[in-house]
Amino acid sequence: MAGTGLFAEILDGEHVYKYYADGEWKKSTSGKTVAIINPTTRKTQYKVQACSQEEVNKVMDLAKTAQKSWAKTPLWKRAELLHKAAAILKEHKAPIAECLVKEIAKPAKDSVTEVVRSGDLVSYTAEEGVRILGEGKFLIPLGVVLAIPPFNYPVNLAVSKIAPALIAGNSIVLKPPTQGAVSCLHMVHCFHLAGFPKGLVNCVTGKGSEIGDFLTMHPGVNCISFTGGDTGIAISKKAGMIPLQMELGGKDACIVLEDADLDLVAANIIKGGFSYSGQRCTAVKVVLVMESVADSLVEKVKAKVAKLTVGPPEDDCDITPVVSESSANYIEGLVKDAKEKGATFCQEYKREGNLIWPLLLDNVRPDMRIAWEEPFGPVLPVLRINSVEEGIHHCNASNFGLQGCVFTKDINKAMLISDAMETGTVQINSAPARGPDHFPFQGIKDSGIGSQGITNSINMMTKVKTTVINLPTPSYTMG
Ligand SMILES: NC(=O)c1ccc[n+]([C@@H]2O[C@H](COP(=O)([O-])OP(=O)(O)OC[C@H]3O[C@@H](n4cnc5c(N)ncnc54)[C@H](O)[C@@H]3O)[C@@H](O)[C@H]2O)c1
Repeated sequence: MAGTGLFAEILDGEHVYKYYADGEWKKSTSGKTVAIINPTTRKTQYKVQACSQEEVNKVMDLAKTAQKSWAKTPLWKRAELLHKAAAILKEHKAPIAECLVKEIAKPAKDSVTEVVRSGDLVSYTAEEGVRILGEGKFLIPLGVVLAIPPFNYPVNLAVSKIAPALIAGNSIVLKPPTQGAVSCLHMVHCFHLAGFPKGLVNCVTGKGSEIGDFLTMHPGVNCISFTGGDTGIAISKKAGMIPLQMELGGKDACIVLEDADLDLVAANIIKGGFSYSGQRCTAVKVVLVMESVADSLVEKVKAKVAKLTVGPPEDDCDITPVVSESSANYIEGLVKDAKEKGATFCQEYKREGNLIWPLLLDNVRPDMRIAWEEPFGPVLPVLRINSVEEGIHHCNASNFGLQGCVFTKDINKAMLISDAMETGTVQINSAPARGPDHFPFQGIKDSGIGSQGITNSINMMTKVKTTVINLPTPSYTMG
């Protein structure tokens, strides 16, 4: 169970969790806590420390000192500790998954998968790091990496920043999302148990809106790796002269041509649009289908939507409550706007608390907000198009450019459409997806800066350093 056994040390009283700095679990001197609301019960499930700015300053100093000696730690030793952390993480998947269920209402099975996949990612990063950093290039670490993951994959998107930073010789200050903070604290404890040096891995908690700017503008930070929504755009404008890795929102389009295998498309729309209730950056967020096959596709998707189970994450339902009341209200606003402007509702709109029943909206037009905005919920708009160009135009008119997908049996057409789509990745005949973890993953426009993926993150968190010995007499010259 969360906060018990090996994890008892991270608790401060019932359901109140400590923060982690200098290799120790601590209570904030602010005396304040931040409540974490269970999206299903809408009651306070846990509390975390509201760290003060002085505490953040201290953490930055400690992280800087610890990083200096970590950079001199042999690569094999860094990898060994990461493998150890990965094993502990996987061994203790159950209590961490339990936190994911309670904090972000992720279905129970998917929660376990997130933790296991995270352990695998840490090991993979250790392996890849030994290869990349062992090539003999003059690569040095950046220093202190500030890692800020979003609520929807708090553990996975934290380790996808922590592991590359550590293998490359950096230290870490993690600022977890509020919903997902306790899952992250349990994950950090696995790194603690693995025996990383004091001050190397730190986790400060508090409201993003309160300590966020202080952290991202802190002079002690040498790199920011952020995943989330528009907050990332604001951060990139405020941050100083440091490398930024920004993985932000998306409005992934699914373009369906006349010759597509409609059963395959329908299955991918369901998986891509509705898994984790649509709360995935790479969820299918708009379907652009050729008018001649639209009726048939909508019928097939409708039939599959009817089979989705709706309920609590503990029961492993397909559709679970969205993360917060404000998120549910936002989704409802998009639905109402579409209703007023004449979209066809394939199901009746239904909501109880944060739980929203899956909804397919047909005949959506470009004047509706849902055609452009990211609902981050189980509501999917269908726009009927009369030409491929119209589909590409809609995709490219978006301010987002994360991923997209195209369904057709004509590979030549698919490649041309992929080339024309202004997105970081295009999937042909499959829904968008971040994984596998070694794949490069990037968004353009408002969807991001830089590229993630194990290799890309390691490279991004290092820098080339050149030292030139100038001899009194030239030995040889290259240019
Ligand atoms: N491209 C990707 O890889 C990817 C992956 C997952 C989610 N996302 C996106 O994330 C969004 C959903 O996640 P979210 O609601 O957690 O996003 P969010 O932007 O609201 O929050 C992300 C993180 O930023 C923190 N934060 C808030 N204010 C801050 C500030 N002023 N300074 C520093 N940090 C601050 C939050 O506490 C959280 O940890 C969606 O838009 C989704 O598309 C993108």
